[in-house]
Amino acid sequence: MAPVTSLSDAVNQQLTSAISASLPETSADPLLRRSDRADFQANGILALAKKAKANPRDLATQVVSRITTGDVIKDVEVSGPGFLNITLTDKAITENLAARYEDGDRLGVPLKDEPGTTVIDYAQPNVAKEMHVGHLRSAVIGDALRGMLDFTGEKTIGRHHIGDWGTQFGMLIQYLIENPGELAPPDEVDGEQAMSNLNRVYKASRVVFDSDEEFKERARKRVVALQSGDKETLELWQQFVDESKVYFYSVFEKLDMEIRDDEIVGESAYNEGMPETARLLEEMGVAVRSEGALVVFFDEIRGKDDQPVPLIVQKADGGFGYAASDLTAIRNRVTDLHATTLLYVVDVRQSLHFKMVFEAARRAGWLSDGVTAHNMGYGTVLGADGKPFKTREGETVKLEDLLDEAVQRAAEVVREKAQDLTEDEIQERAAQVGIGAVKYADLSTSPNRDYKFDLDQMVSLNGDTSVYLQYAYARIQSILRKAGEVRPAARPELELADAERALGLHLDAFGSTVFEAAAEYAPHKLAAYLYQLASLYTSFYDKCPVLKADTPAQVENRLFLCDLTARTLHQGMALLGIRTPERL
Ligand SMILES: NC(=[NH2+])NCCC[C@H](N)C(=O)O
Repeated sequence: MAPVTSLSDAVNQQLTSAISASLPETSADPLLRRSDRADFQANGILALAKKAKANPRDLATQVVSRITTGDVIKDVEVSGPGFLNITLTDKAITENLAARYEDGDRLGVPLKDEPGTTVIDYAQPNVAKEMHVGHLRSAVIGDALRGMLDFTGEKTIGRHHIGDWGTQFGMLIQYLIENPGELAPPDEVDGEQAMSNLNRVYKASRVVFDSDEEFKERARKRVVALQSGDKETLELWQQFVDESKVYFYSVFEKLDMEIRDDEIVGESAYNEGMPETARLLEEMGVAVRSEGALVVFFDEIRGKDDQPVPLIVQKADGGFGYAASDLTAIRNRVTDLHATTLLYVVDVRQSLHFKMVFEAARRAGWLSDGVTAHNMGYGTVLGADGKPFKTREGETVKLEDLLDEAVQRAAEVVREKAQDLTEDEIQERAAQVGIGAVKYADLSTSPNRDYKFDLDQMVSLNGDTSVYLQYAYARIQSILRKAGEVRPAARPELELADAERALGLHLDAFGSTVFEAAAEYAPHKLAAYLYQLASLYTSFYDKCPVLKADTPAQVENRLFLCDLTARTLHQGMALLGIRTPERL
């Protein structure tokens, strides 16, 4: 099936050529917007007339005279000081939607002309540590961005830069050597057991480490053994990684998110390349020795208190850290993965780190003009009280507990709505509703803002929630079931009611919305679009009887509008990583 030219693009093209015919040598943006007065309004002529020192109403009249009305544009008129009001033919609207309807999951949306490769760094928890709400945001936002980018035709490669290296492993491994059997083999535990074992080992080893000087010394030596690649040490390190992965996977599964094993490429994966990174930076003079350490200085980048902060590539003791691993990862992602965009979905508190890493990489020539690097720093998750999300005891909230609670709340909503479901069905739907609610609450706020984790609000049926969207979808499915033998079919010969036009024109804007949201890394724009779609559907449904419409043709056409709305909701939600159950 062929991609569909959107109605707004078609109108835009006509206007643009009419404007350049009237005002040669101007490149014109007609500034086309949806409007309540007509289908579209073009506001661009005022500014153009001003530039050309022409009378805006005269110019507008000239432009209008050059527009062919008929198939697509029914009517165009000058209004106010020089605006254009444009009305489309009913036929053009319905035919456009029919073509989308024919195009399956793509809904007529074209692919990018020149797709690039985006390496997206997201969902990066740390080994032997509990995941927290910050990791939730990275996973949810990253997954949604990836869904949207893929849909535009961009090639995406995921990188889960998990924290799997550092001096704390000396302590952990040494403890395990002295207390063998404390960690069960990874293939014998589920996610919950894995994390509780890891927690226990972490706490116990910390206690010994803090109280026993000799153990501390043995742990320090163990770090050296790990760094020099000692076989036994590495095997135990691997056990910590594998045990943690069992836990990560269980959380990602709960989150209804697919994470590929070959895309879990943690900090340690770059160990081998780090000495080379340091050598190159020093050779090029990008990094210099300072008190034994290898550092990059920046005049233009300032930290807190406006003090310049250096980026430490190699510590004085020879050790490499977080920055060296990220710099080496950039080389890998650009050279080996051929990335044209490096996208990092990481807490805004690390934005200074990335600023410095990107600038150092630019100076080294690893980030050339053809490659963009961007940290989509997201804000903090707050509790209902507006303070950073903590338990009443002041501890970080366990991600799993939070997800479980969301699903439990969702079960209450589902149970209340549909009395005829079995307990299994309730649980299945509750998972889709509860997890969807958590994701949607996150995605519907602009990512750089903090947001409140408020379960009551998240699972509410009223307002801008995923449940509201899922409910709209399920209601449409129920109408389609009730229609029985009568199939949805586009009827371009029919006149459209206002609510039908409004819904239709919004459906036409799905593709441009996804492209914009993907290009701006703004999943909330897609969420807002979907919310508006559900609202427009609701007013259509209130005003236009579907199964009881006047004529059989109208019933078919309205069923068709219902079905296209459902498919668009389904696809849009899927891009955000949210399910749309057939019944609620
Ligand atoms: N390439 C990166 N540095 N990615 C972000 C890693 C996030 C880190 N593991 C954390 O939990 O804070």
